[in-house]
Amino acid sequence: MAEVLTAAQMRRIEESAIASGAVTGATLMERAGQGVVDAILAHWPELNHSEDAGSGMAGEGAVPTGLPLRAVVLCGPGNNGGDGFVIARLLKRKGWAVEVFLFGDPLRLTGDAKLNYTRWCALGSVQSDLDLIDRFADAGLEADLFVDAIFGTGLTRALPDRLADLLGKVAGCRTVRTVAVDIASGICTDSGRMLQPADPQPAVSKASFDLTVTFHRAKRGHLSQEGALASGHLAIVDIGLDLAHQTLRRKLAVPSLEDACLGSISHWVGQTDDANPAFDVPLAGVLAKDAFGHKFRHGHALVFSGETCKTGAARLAARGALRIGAGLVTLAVPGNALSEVAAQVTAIMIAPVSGSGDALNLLQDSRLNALCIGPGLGVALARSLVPIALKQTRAVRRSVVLDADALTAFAAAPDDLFALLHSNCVLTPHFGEFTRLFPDLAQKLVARPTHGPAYSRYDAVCEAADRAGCVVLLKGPDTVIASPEGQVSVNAALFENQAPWLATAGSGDVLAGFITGLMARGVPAMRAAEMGVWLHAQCGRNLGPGLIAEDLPEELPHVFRSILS
Ligand SMILES: NC(=O)C1=CN([C@@H]2O[C@H](COP(=O)(O)OP(=O)(O)OC[C@H]3O[C@@H](n4cnc5c(N)ncnc54)[C@H](O)[C@@H]3O)[C@@H](O)[C@H]2O)[C@@H](O)CC1
Ligand SMILES: [K+]
Repeated sequence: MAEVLTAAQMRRIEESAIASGAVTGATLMERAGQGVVDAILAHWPELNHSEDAGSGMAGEGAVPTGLPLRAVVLCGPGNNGGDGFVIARLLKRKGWAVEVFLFGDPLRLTGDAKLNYTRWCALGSVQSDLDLIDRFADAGLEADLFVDAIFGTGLTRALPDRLADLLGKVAGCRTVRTVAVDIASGICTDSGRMLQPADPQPAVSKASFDLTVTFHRAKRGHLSQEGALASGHLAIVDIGLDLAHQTLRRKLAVPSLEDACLGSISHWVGQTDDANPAFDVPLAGVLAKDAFGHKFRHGHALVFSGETCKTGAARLAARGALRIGAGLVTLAVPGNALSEVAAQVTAIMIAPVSGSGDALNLLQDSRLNALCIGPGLGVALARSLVPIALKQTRAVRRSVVLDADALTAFAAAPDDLFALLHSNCVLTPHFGEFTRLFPDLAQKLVARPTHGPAYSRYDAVCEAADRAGCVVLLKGPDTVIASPEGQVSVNAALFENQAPWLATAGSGDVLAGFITGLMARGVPAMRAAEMGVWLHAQCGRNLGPGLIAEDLPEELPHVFRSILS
């Protein structure tokens, strides 16, 4: 899985590369600017022919009018602005007409940003912020390209109102191609939250860029919250920091007091980078079944069903567990729901369970190696079953997925649940369920983010996993998964990976079943959660509009075939 960094981790990598003497800050800035220009031309090939292509509308391609292409670059006061001056120079060298604006005082520029400001000034003018707003609103909307180089990883507080308004206006305008350098200005790199002023009238920018070009690795904020919406297509360019990165990785593996504040490196589920495959437990290996294996070698999942008329969720989960490869799946069904369930399932087996005694007896069977408790179970049934199942399985650390009612059942006493959990358990809350179990963490997540780094979904899920002592998966378009050991991953079902059709009744039940099935196959809890959520999103993407939850397990064979081929 590709690594995802925080601003502090990125800064540390950059500093150690510079300190080692391998590279200067100016060279890194030049590579960053060049990388952005290359990414722009790769994303919009019609902009490659500046000599014979003129101003045209985004989406329609360039119109060959003989006029030079026109860019507006809005620079900020720090190194993000410095990248902007490099980009302006490189575009100008390609024959573009480039207008540069500076939000800030040129006399206060320092270091590499000042160097590149000076180099740009030899080629063209810089509009100062006094006349920026009105001039730019007109200029930007007519340009072929708008470059946001105002703030990057150094953003610590909200954008001034007028700047936020301006960015919202430009990025919302479909007639100009918009690119954000490193990250959309206003977005906190670590949380993806749009930083807001402390006063009650927030300057919320609706800026959503066509393209964001970041350096070396994706940052947490590109894949979560408003940052995921603002980023558009994310391009990651290499600026030669791999050696310094390896040093950081080694340091974090044996953290000293000095490095502890950098935290662990998080991962982007299903993405590869230079150093990492899509999954460190190879998915193809999990999906392929041993030619001489029999069903009992592929695990036996047990899913607890609710009472009559409430059995659909458990049946969806069971179907998901079976399709994902569990050798056998049994539904534990209350007496009043037996005929209802029996009429609906075929390959899935049924075990009548009409009270705690039956449940305890069933759970004696050690071949049942993964349990799914919660979908459609009903809060009362869940409150009695969860302690039975967890106490009975605690000694052997049997894999358990707790979802829906199994989480809600402990809203009044979350600590009672946490006392029962162990490292082979996975909790799969949506935000409402998360709020019931971790109200203080949810409160921090919804509080107005006025300063960076703002409290993030990564922070919240890590704290939750630590408190619960098991894997926690917080569902959403940006699903975050964390283990009690501090590993954290994100599955961003956004932009080219978006699967909004998953927001449908029963979809979460199928996800719980997928994770249970993978754990029945012997996949460790954290990996099962990562793989399950990624496969779920792949099924959603394949199916597209019209998707209903029943379709999701049935789509798995197609997804598997494309992975295995
Ligand atoms: N870290 C790296 O490895 C590299 C960084 N580069 C660029 O450098 C950027 C980081 O540069 P900086 O650390 O200078 O930070 P920024 O350029 O993001 O911000 C500049 C400064 O603006 C001030 N500021 C923050 N929020 C503000 C607000 N709301 N209103 C007014 N002022 C505010 C802060 O003092 C901050 O240090 C990256 O995003 C990237 O674009 C690249 O040049 C190359 C490599
Ligand atoms: K930016």
